[in-house]
Amino acid sequence: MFDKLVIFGAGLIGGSFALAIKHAGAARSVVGVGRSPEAMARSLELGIVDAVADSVAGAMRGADLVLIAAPVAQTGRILASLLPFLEVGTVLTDAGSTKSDVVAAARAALGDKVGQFVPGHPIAGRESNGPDAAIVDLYRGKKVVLTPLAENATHDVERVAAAWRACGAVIHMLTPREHDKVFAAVSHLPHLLAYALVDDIANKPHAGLLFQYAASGFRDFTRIAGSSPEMWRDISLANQGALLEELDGYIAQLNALRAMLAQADGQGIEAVYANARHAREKWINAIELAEAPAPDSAE
Ligand SMILES: NC(=O)C1=CN([C@@H]2O[C@H](COP(=O)(O)OP(=O)(O)OC[C@H]3O[C@@H](n4cnc5c(N)ncnc54)[C@H](O)[C@@H]3O)[C@@H](O)[C@H]2O)C=CC1
Ligand SMILES: O=C(O)C(=O)Cc1ccc(O)cc1
Repeated sequence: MFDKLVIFGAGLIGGSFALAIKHAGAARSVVGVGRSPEAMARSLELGIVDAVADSVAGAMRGADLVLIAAPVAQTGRILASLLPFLEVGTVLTDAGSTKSDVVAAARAALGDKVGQFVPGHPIAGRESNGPDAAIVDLYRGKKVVLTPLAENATHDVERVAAAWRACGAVIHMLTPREHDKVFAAVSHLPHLLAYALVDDIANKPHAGLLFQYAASGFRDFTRIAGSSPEMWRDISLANQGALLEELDGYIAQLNALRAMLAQADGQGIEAVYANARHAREKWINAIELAEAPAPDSAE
């Protein structure tokens, strides 16, 4: 499918994409471009990339598909660095968790070549990062949201979609604005809350005692606070407006619950908890289980 795939940022997301594409036999060679020489050496050692580029010019020569999988604030500078070497037939895409900022950065960096950039976001990941966290089946049965631009050629959007399908993913389409509103609510806010709770506890004078007795509920609730602080700083700032709106809504919910607690309003508290449990069960049955990964046909 692709002769040469280039990955800027071969960590968890870029590395898993490279492994899955290779596993599907969909790329002849994968070349990595990175910020950290150690991470690049490691991704070569792990067989994620076949070669580490010694220049952006060399990486871009004859590239069919370029995936940018670095923290979202890096997108503009990466696109600006590759623009002088961008060939007509190369399709660019990204894996960033936010889309309006990425699209704005792409327009600013690429100008009239922005049509070659098809924005994307795999809805799959984990709290560990770096090349050692990359796994071949990260995207199997998972969604990838594409937020195509009016300037994109249909066949370029289809090439990006086909690459993700080769990794086992299911393609969805949203506008960048819709995307950022949705993920502010169900991804960016939960990460902010998890970081806030662990930070709050860590700063208490008796933190040691608290952590000693924290059990699996605390572990589940805070798993995502083990994620990369740089990546989540960038996401929080990139989606500032939508995230502030969701945060305000959540603060209002907390205040309502606080008032019920202060008034010992057991009925009110139970109604909130019961509604939440019901909604969560419905979500798991209707969406999570219905989209359970299909068996790997290549195995
Ligand atoms: N971690 C997750 O669960 C998910 C992350 N994403 C998005 O994917 C992107 C990558 O995230 P991860 O793979 O988790 O991070 P990661 O930390 O595992 O990998 C990012 C890699 O990018 C490299 N990098 C940083 N700046 C660079 C630059 N200017 N040029 C080239 N390489 C550069 C880093 O050295 C690192 O190896 C982020 O934009 C994130 O928002 C999307 C879906 C899920
Ligand atoms: O660790 C988890 O469960 C995640 O929530 C992974 C994740 C992180 C960022 C994304 O943009 C999409 C998925």
